[in-house]
Amino acid sequence: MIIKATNLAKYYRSERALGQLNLTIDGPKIIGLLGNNGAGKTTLLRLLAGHFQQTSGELTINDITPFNHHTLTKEICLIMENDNFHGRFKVQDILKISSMFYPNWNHEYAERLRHLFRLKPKQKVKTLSKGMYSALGIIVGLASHAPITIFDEPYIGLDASSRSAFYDLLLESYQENPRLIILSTHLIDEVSRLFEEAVILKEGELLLHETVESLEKNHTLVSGPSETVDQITKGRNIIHSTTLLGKKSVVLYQDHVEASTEVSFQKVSLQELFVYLTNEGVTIDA
Ligand SMILES: Nc1ncnc2c1ncn2[C@@H]1O[C@H](COP(=O)(O)OP(=O)(O)OP(=O)(O)O)[C@@H](O)[C@H]1O
Repeated sequence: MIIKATNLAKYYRSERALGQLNLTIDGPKIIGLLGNNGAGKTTLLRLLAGHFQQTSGELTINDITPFNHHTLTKEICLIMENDNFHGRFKVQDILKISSMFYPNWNHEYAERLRHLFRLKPKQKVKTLSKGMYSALGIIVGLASHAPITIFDEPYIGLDASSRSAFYDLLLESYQENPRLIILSTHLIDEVSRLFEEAVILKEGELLLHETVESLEKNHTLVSGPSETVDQITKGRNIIHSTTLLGKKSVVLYQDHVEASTEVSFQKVSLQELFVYLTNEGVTIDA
C-alpha cells in the first residue's frame, strides 16, 4: 500500500489543521506518527480513513482517493482514542459488525484477544471502563488484519502492563502478518522500539519523515566544559542546549563536530530528540 499526500491541506472553517503536506509512505512497516497537541495527526489519519475530504491538495492510497471509496476503506482500520463504537452495542456486536466489515478479519484471534483483555461478550460498550474501551479498540484493530491498520493514541485508560501487552501483540501481529501499521502516540519512549520510521508533524506541516535508524545517526549530544563545547559547536545546527555547574550539553542535528578529548559524544532517546526537534524556533532540513 502506498500513501501519497500532495500539497494536502485541511481547514475546519478558518482553522488550519494541515497545510501543504507532502508525504509518501509505503509498507509493510510500522510507522510512528508524532507531533505536539494540535499538530494535525488525527486530521491526517481521518483523511486517510476516508472520514472526510481535504480542503485542497491530493491524498491517495494506491492511486485511489479514500473519501467515499467503500472498497478501499474496508482495507483501512482506524482505531481512535474514542468515538470508535456506539455505546448501545455489546462487545459481541462490535466484534460481529467488524467481522462483516473487514475482509481479513480473524475470528479466533479476536476471541483470543477478548479473553486476554477479559472483556465479557454481553457487556454494553457504554458500561466499559476507559481501559476496557481501549482494549476493545485494540482487539478490533489487530483482528482486522487490515492492510493499513492505524492506532491513534489507542491506550487511554490502559494500565502500564496492558499497554506493554498491546505493544508485544502489535509486534507479534506485524511479524505474522506484515502490513502498514501507523501508530500515533505521545508515549514515544514506550513504543519507539517498534518503529521503523517516524513522521513528525508540526503545526500542520511535515517536520520530518525519517527512519529511526537515521534519526539516531543524525544527532549527537556533545558534553564537556562550557567553553570548549561553545568553541567547537559555534555556528553548528544546535537544537538543544543546557548548562549545569560549568558543564555544557548541546544536541546537534544534521551536523557534526570533530572528536576532542575534552568532550564526550552520546545519543539521546527518541522522546528527547522529538521534544527538541519540535521546540519553537528549531529548524531542520526536510
Ligand atoms: N472538528 C474540528 N473542528 C474544528 N477544529 C478542529 C476539529 N478537529 C481538529 N481541529 C483543529 O485542527 C487542529 C489539528 O487537530 P488534530 O486533532 O488533527 O491534532 P492532533 O495532532 O491529533 O492533536 P492531539 O495530539 O492533541 O490529539 C487543531 O488546531 C484542532 O483544534
